[in-house]
Amino acid sequence: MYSLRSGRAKILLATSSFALIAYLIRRYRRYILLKKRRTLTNSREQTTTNVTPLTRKTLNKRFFHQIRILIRILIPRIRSDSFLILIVHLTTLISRTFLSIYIAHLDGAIVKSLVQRNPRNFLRAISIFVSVAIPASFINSLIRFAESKLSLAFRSKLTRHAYDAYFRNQTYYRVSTLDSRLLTPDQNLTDDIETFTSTLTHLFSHLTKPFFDIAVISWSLVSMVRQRKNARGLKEVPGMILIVIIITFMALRRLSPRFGKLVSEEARRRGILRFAHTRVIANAEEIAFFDGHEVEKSWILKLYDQLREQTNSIIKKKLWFVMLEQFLMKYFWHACGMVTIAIPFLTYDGPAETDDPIGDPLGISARTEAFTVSKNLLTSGADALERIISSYKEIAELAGHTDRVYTMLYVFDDCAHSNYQRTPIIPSENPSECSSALAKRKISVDHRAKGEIIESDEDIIAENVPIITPNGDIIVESLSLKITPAMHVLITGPNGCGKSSFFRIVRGLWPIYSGRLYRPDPSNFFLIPQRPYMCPGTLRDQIIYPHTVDNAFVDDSQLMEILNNVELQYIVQREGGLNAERDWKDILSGGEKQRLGLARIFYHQPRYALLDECTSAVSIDVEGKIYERAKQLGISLLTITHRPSLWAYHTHLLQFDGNGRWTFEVLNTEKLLTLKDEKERLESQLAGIPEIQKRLNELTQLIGEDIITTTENEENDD
Ligand SMILES: Nc1ncnc2c1ncn2[C@@H]1O[C@H](COP(=O)(O)OP(=O)(O)OP(=O)(O)O)[C@@H](O)[C@H]1O
Repeated sequence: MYSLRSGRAKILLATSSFALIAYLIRRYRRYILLKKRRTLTNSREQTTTNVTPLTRKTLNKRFFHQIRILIRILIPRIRSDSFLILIVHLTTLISRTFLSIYIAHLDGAIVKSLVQRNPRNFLRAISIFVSVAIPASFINSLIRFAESKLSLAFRSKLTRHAYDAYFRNQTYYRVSTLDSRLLTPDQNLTDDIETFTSTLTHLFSHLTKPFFDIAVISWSLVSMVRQRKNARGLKEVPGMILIVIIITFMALRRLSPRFGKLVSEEARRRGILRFAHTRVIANAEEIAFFDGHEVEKSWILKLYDQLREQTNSIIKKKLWFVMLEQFLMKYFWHACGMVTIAIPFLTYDGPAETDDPIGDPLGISARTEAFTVSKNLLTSGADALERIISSYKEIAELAGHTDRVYTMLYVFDDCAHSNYQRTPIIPSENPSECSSALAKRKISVDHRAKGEIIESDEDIIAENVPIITPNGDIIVESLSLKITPAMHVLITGPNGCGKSSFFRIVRGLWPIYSGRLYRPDPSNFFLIPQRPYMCPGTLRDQIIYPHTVDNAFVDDSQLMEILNNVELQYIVQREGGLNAERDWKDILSGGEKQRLGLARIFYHQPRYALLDECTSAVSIDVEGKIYERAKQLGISLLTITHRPSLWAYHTHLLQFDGNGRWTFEVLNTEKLLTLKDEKERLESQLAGIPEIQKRLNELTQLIGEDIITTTENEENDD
């Protein structure tokens, strides 16, 4: 029996050891895998963003600097509404502290009356307790109300400030096109601001009240202790309490995970996931045509997994940290608190307190009352302290949110002042893989653009202006030309040679790195792209964009005439008038959208219309009518097109050759058309040569002659 038992025990031991080893090996492999993945993610992060990550070291200095700047935005003046709400909130928090102390004393009085078996005192204390409960409940509710109001006031202030910065100096364009520090500005502007303000206000009430509580409770406890003149060991109590608090704080601080960095990373991953969803919605039709849902789904799931991994890691880290917090601040403190209360009771060596109406010679009721009051006060004090210490975690989280909001405002400001940071894209070794064969030379885009933009009366004059992409690829080394309002310029060249980039430079969207550009005020330009933007709103809003009904300067009959110019008057009847609101992006065809886009130049009548392949889906007869009408109105046309049908409407030709060279000359349409005809004829003849050669080979074989000999003979004959 014994040997059987020992045999079983051995098997059990071996099995459990084996299971333990297997488990440990699995954990270790998982750890190595996670570590590898994390290193990969970190290196990827370093290449996608230049914003310094939050570290434990930089937390304090950096956090205080950032929060100071943000608070100045939240509370700009003493007389601002947010400051007023803050004062109301503070008042409610202070009132709540005093009420807590009063209730602790009331609790003591109730217990005392019970020990004394005094029904009159008991009833009196209970009725006071119930009547105090009404204002106490109101104040509790008011605290939450004031906190929400404060959070909303802060959010509104910060949102307005951020929108001002975002919509100033085309920052919304620069942030996403010329700079790569903010991956998801939409999330920064919505979620991040909301989370930051709510965390900040929550932390404010979470911290302010405990500080008051501790101050007032300590004062109450000290005055209670002072009454017990005959108790020994009381002098050591404050020191003991302080040591306990310091030990707890140090332990928690040392063992706390980096919550700030963790939540900041979580928010970043959430933003990327949301961005992926937005992309699917925006390109739903193309994805559906390609049946590309599997690729999109796996991409989105991959992003979701990255977010889940981060959230999971935070949850796991919180498990151990909260356990430690609970142990130290619930149980360890409770024990220390009981020791503190016990000291004056156990060391009391004065006469028995006989102030008792029922003649208790030992003063038990008075001692019970004192015990209840001090226990209540100590519990409230411990709660307050627990809240302060545990808010270390929340402060770290707040630091993460603060960093995101601050970085957003910082990057907005930088972009508004033309300071960009962009992760350089390393060109491929294989030239065929290059996005553009023209991008042979690169410049560093981090340095300031030194070119000058000078406002002219009406001409566009470029003097040695290079065309450089936001990645720093030099498309054209130096461009010099003069365009006057009397000219109509046709712009041609192969794909990616810099035609649209020329418009971006002229309109001031891309910086000029050297040279000089004279051009009239930007209001003299109006760009119509290949896919015109359809804004939300009515049909009228589409035509007058970016004006609104309030500053529109034409009446309905003029608007109808504009629609007539682009052959779109039927849309008014079809959709139910100029004030019909539709999702114009979806209900109009490609050609209709282009014509509606072109209607805008007849409304605004700019000096220069920048037309970027904007008639590619418009029929040739309507296109001709639109061009004729625009020229009649004195609008100078700068057209990018591959359509020869448009040549006739232009006077000059700007041609990029795709290798960084360009020519600007008077356009002789007739000569160009003749040359084009000849080119096409030669091309079609050349296209036939392989067929002729093939037939010749067949004939040679049929006749049995040697093709090389024949060719050589032919050459000799010549
Ligand atoms: N936002 C951007 N960031 C970086 N590079 C860009 C950006 N926009 C365009 N480029 C690059 O600049 C080069 C010129 O682009 P551009 O749009 O001017 O070409 P294009 O001549 O108008 O071509 P297409 O006829 O195909 O419209 C291309 O190589 C393109 O990849």
